[in-house]
Amino acid sequence: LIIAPVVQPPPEFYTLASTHAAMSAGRFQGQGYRFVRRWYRWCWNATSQKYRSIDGTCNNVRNLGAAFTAVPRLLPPEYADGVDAPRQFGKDGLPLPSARNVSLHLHPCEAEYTFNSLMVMQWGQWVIHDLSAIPISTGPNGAIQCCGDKGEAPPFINQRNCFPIEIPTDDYDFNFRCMEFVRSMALTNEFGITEKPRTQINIVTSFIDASQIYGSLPTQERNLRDVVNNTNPLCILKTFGHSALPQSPIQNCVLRPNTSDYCQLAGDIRVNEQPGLGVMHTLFVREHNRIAQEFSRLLSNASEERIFQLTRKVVAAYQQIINYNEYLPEVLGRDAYVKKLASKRGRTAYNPDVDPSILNEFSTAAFRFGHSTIPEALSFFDRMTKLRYLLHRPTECLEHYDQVLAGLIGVVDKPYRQALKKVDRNFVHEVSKFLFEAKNPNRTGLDLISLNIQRGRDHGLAPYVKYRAYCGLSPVKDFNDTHVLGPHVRDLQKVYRSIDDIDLFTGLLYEPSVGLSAIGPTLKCLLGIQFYRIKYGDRFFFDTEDESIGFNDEQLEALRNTSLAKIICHNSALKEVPLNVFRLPSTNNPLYSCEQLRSESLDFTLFV
Ligand code: HEM
Ligand SMILES: [Ca+2]
Repeated sequence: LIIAPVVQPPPEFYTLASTHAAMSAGRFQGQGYRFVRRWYRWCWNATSQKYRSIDGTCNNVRNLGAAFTAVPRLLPPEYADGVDAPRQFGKDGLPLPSARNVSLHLHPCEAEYTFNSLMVMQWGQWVIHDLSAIPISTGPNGAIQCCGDKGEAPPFINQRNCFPIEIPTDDYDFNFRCMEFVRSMALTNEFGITEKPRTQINIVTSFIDASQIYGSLPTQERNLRDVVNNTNPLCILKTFGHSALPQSPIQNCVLRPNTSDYCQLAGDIRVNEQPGLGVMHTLFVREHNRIAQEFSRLLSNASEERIFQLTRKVVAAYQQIINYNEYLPEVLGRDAYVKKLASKRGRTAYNPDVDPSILNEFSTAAFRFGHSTIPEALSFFDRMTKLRYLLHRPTECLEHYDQVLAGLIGVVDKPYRQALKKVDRNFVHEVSKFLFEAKNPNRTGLDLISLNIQRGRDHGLAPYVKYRAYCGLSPVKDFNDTHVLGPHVRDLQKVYRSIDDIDLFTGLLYEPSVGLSAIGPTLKCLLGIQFYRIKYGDRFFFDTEDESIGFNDEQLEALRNTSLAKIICHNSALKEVPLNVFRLPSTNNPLYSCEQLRSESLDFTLFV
């Protein structure tokens, strides 16, 4: 696409100039990179596209939902100065409680469990990495440091890039008073001046299009494909020793220097964060290569490119089918709305007026609900290992692929079989005290809950009560309103001075679950809106009415017959799995032999 001169087009025409810099290291840390708002031309060639573009451009004719675009909002931001400074004052004009205070006093770790498997947690993280990655600011030398060298709060904080978290003096979990927090990168104009109001950027495609497998930039996709003579990309994705993820040229992910650990390469740079996530990446790279080989056999005269795109289309369809038909019903419940949102029959009518972009509220608060389901440990057949020892240690995934996979779906002996934690205000200490502890020189960790709350304030997200109102739900009366905010509502008063100050993330997790769902009503409303938008606003949704870019009826039926259980059987050494891998095995969800499930494989001849 050609970048047109920036004039003053209406905001929905805006899209960003893409860059590679922000992808290069760590948590999207480039070298003083700036995102400048530019205006892409209207997408004239949309109707001639047969396959999705890698960066999501031209899916929507205004390029909404493409990678490197501005993150829109449901409600206007509430920055302290109206345009840029983080939300940091309460209704009474006094400072809000520190994010760490909220975490420490309002998010304990009293776990209750469900009958779901850990796969619900894992799929959540897997799918969000398809949808959203919001980069943080960088300085001329790369990473920015906001706290002093000894973990002390600096005397002056420049809030353009920094918003460190104050650790209260009575907080004995940390022996320092300042938790690192760099603000999310802001869109700037051509002169480097931050746009007002401050706007964040999503560097991956908003669609469920398997961008965490194939990348969100053409250069990324090229690096992930096997090549002949350094030039011709094949239909196969690169692997290490046939079935593991390839090695990344950048080896900065490892927390355990001087070991055999190596950083894995995938379409999303967060792949090395924990072994369960690495296992999902490995699973789908194996599935891609399995399907590509079948297509190559059947279509011996077809080009490598055609086979690659056909395979990518099938793998992306799998992501949508599993997400809408298997995962979402477990989280949202099985009511009429969720049944309609699922795509078990019929076709989806694309609506170009639906904006498929990932919403700020969704990625910065709502979909982080999954952090409450993170377990204390992962199981490896005959042992449990605490999460703090598994973060950023990719070899755990490489060497224990089948074990970790079996643990995620509960196909391990009883003592090691784990149920999913309930979605509620509780979090394990592994993420609220010990997050990435080994990366920190004085071996003290971060607190993911504080980061989530601070991130919401960084982005100027309006407080919880406004979203409750947006969703048309009854208002919260006061700090005794157990009906709206559950049995622990009174605790909120220990930290917040007004119900109008409650941060969105915290409010969503205090609401008791509704009906058959695992979550509260405002959270359900926000997730429902987002998953509606990325279904009806995706021109390439797998069961689109437009057969020229989708599938015919026979192909659709075959695709819908697939399940995550079958994909696991095809690509692992597991012998038995339950049909619904999002629930623990039980008499209602008995084990089936993988041999049998493999025999129900996709009929590839339908696609050629
Ligand atoms: C062991 C598992 C996980 C770890 C260690 C982890 C860690 C993190 C970290 C460190 C961040 C960045 C926080 C910030 O500075 O703002 C983050 C972002 C996020 N996480 Fe997780 N996470 C995990 C699992 C999950 C799960 C299960 C979900 C949802 C079901 C989830 C949803 C999100 C979302 C939506 C974001 C924001 C992404 C963006 O737009 O940039 N995470 N996570
Ligand atoms: Ca995507």
